[in-house]
Amino acid sequence: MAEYLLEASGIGVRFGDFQALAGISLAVAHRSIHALIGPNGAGKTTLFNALTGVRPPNAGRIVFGRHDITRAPAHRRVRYGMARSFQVTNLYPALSVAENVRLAVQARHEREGWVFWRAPQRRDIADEVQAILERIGIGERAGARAGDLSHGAQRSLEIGMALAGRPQLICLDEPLAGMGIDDVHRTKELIVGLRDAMAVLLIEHNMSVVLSISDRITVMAQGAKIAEGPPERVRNDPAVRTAYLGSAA
Ligand SMILES: Nc1ncnc2c1ncn2[C@@H]1O[C@H](COP(=O)(O)OP(=O)(O)OP(=O)(O)O)[C@@H](O)[C@H]1O
Repeated sequence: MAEYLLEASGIGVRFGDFQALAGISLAVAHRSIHALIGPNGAGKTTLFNALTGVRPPNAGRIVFGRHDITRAPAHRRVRYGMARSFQVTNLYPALSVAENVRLAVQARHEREGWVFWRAPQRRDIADEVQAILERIGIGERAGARAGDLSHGAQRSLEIGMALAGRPQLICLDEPLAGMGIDDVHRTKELIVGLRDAMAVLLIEHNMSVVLSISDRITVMAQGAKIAEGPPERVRNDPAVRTAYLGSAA
């Protein structure tokens, strides 16, 4: 098995005359938590969009597992094992929590191709849905309308829907944004637990959580990578301090 699950090299993205990403490279190891941090406007979301196929890059190459996915549409990346949970909620609010997860589980079965002699039984799907709900800590809310869940529980449900695709890599865009302290703690534990089965790439502004859970951190500023390494190295990097102080000023 190659050391890295995802390898992006020389990624460039332009918006007209504006160079939002200037040849950035990123490698995410299997079963690791890799955080992408940087001041507002650094290009984190733009890089996420390039990696997940929302907006393919103008330059560079992205390899995921054995596949060159640089120009692959988003749905093919999903089939290869990449999942993304969006900053904007992406749920069916009028459906129940369990129904939301069931739709995501069924979508995976459809992608895998249903064949009649191994078509999943209703029971199998129900068991899988329940297992996901328990993993994300909202098993007791299975029958509730998704729209009635707290903000934190909705974010967990989004992660659950991404898990239904059985990804090898899950990309989380600010999973802790807008959460209270209890939800932050629960979601942090959930993310740490994901590493048993997959790699996690996350954009997150909550620095104490990022420093405590990440195996590796990539720091971006103005479309470029300014530092990278384990938390203790990044924390003490002078360029990182300058970038954050500069943006605060
Ligand atoms: N569609 C677009 N058209 C033009 N410029 C864009 C577009 N999307 C992003 N940008 C610009 O690209 C730069 C990087 O934006 P991006 O959203 O990737 O930053 P970010 O690091 O995710 O910031 P934040 O932490 O605030 O979410 C910004 O200067 C932004 O204004």
